[in-house]
Amino acid sequence: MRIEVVPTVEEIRFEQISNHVVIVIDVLRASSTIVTALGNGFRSVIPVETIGQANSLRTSDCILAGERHCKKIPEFDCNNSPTEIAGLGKTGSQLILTTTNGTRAIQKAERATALLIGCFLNATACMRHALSYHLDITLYCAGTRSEFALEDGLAAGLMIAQAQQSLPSIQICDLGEVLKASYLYYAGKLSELLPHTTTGKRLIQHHLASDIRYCAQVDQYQIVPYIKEKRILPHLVS
Ligand SMILES: O=C(O)[C@H](CS(=O)(=O)O)OP(=O)(O)O
Repeated sequence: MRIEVVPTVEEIRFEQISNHVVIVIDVLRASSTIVTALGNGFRSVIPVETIGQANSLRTSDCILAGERHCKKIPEFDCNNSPTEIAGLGKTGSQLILTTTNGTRAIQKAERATALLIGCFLNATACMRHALSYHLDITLYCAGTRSEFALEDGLAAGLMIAQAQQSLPSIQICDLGEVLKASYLYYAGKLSELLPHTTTGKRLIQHHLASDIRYCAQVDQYQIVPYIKEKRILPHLVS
């Protein structure tokens, strides 16, 4: 078994999706929002690329969430904000979500054998579940606006460290080795580091520092979101 890391949304190749478990990592903030929604009672999340698609799916028991360049979409119920979603208390509802990078990565990887959603909040559960497929794993970092995002790379590094603990023989690509070393260097300092990343700085400009603090927490959830027929559903790892 082997783990490869894809650093941005554009760079994934077909052979990194086909017959692979793909974990989409978008720490700030799409992955963290999805994990939080499913961990707080939403029954599913539907990721869509456009605002029009989201509006066309609106029903009485759903919430529309999303952003463009960090800002809430005017007619939507809330931003792509895990802290806002956690506060809604919408048990049983469906979340329709469109974001700048994360939902695009999910669409691009939909042909994976298994497509999971990961971030710091569910890193251990996510890697444990990925390993259970006994397939090669692609850690697909969504990045930010076509660039690599450090927070996504560090979450990938954490997952690689955990995979090597469970399965020392697992092979890791060179980028993965660098990210694991970076994670081990920054472990315990994530909440200080994340506000200084490119996306972190942008979110602070939009007064969203509370989302950054929230997304820097490790292993708050045992939920692993997975895609089935274009919906994201929760798998609980025990
Ligand atoms: O608002 C977010 O969380 C980001 C915006 S940005 O384009 O990365 O600045 O979107 P996401 O799709 O969650 O990365």
